[in-house]
Amino acid sequence: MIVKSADFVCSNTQISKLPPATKPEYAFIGRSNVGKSSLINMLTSKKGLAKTSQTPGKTQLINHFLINESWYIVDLPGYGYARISKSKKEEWNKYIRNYLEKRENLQCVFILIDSRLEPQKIDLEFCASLGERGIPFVITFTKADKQGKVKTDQNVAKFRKAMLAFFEEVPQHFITSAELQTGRDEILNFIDEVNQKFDVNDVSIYQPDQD
Ligand SMILES: Nc1nc2c(ncn2[C@@H]2O[C@H](COP(=O)(O)OP(=O)(O)OP(=O)(O)O)[C@@H](O)[C@H]2O)c(=O)[nH]1
Ligand SMILES: [Mg+2]
Repeated sequence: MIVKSADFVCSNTQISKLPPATKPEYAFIGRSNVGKSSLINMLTSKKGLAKTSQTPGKTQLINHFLINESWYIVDLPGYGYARISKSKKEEWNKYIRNYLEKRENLQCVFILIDSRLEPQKIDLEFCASLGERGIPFVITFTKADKQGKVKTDQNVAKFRKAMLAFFEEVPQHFITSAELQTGRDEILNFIDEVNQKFDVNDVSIYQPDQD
């Protein structure tokens, strides 16, 4: 797929104010600082589209970007960031959970995992929680340029093995680097394929009951 346009649409904390659920949508989530916003900029070839930072906790809202005027990318705040207050954390968790469970046009969640790390409990639990809710997701390993291929492959294998505790079949994965554009074509092709199957008539437009 060629990305011809990528435009910021809106930032929200309320599901009732999201754009109409009439186009396929893909959400990017993962621990703070894992590289969600950088990956979105890499996929769209638009530096600065999603705001990035060396300091964790940069993205704090549900951010919608419209790609090729036909599908949405959503940049979400990171989970597991220690330096925010408990009440703020609960507030974030609530609306992110609400969004993931109720967004009817959400086709797939990209769960981002830092390829430099051994499997982390918080990531495995997050994958399991989406699995339990029947929310489709794929795994995306980030920052692959930060170490050699052997180390990346080892960590990927370890994560997939750890997932077998929760899943009979481990979901599809991508290995990426925002620096080197690794994984760009694979992810865009995947999205393109899923987009082809999207039928707006299958989406019963979400009627907000509460935020
Ligand atoms: N070397 C390298 N650095 C990366 C890569 N992806 C992200 N980074 C760096 O990691 C830091 C965090 O990136 P962000 O894209 O802001 O991370 P995020 O997951 O959106 O963070 P929050 O919004 O705070 O949750 C930045 O300093 C990026 O430059 C990558 O593929 N390679
Ligand atoms: Mg971010």
